[in-house]
Amino acid sequence: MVAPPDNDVLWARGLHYSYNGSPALTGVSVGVRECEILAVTGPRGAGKTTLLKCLSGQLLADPGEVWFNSAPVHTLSRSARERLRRERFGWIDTEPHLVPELTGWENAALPLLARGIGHRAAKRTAGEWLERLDVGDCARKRPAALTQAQRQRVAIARALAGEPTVVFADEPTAPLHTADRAQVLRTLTTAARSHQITVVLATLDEENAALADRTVTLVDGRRGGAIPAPEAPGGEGRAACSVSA
Ligand SMILES: Nc1ncnc2c1ncn2[C@@H]1O[C@H](COP(=O)(O)OP(=O)(O)OP(=O)(O)O)[C@@H](O)[C@H]1O
Repeated sequence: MVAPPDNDVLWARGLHYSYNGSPALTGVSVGVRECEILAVTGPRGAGKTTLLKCLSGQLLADPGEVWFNSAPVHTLSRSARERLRRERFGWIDTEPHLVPELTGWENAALPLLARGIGHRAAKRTAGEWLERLDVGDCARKRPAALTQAQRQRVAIARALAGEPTVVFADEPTAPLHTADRAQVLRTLTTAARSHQITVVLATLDEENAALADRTVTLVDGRRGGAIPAPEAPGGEGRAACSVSA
């Protein structure tokens, strides 16, 4: 096995994945650098979600290799992959999928509580993340009392609260009104940059991709070209990250 480059936090080679014999990925290779925001674009059905699931260890490519911090993920047992996801990765889905019976802070604290962090510390950390994401006033409210944009911000707080190494965001702003989209995504990227969290963002939206450092395009389960994204307005960018690619 050839080891991945040192500055790639995630590295995948030759990923193939099929659903019941229908290919979704056919030989995708990609490196994700430490602290970067990588956009994965491509038309509907191109394989974006499947790629994120393979990179995050939810799906096992067959064949294909995924490495995290220079250690192989594809050879780990199911329980070791689950632990990796719980401890080092965050996931933001297209829909917020909050637990309806829990308040905003309880939802945001779930990854911390799952890791055995004490109730008081988990509540404090979750509350800080809700404040950072401009939904501090949602801490005591249940999801039914929140707008969709507020719910998605709580879901983003949940993904970031455990300060994961990598957050995977699968079209996180798709269900939001146009006015909320850029704002929610900018909040996510700003928070990730300030905490040195790498983001892999699947998106159909070119405006979203413009907030990334780099874009890779999938077409029919294969890589298209890779282009550097233009510098985001407002001073965001690689300079904000302590580790260079
Ligand atoms: N659970 C599944 N069962 C069967 N086929 C699937 C499943 N999930 C995805 N596919 C198929 O695999 C291919 C890639 O799907 P995937 O969701 O990864 O693409 P995508 O680029 O994320 O699409 P979208 O932008 O619509 O979310 C598509 O042809 C899709 O229909």
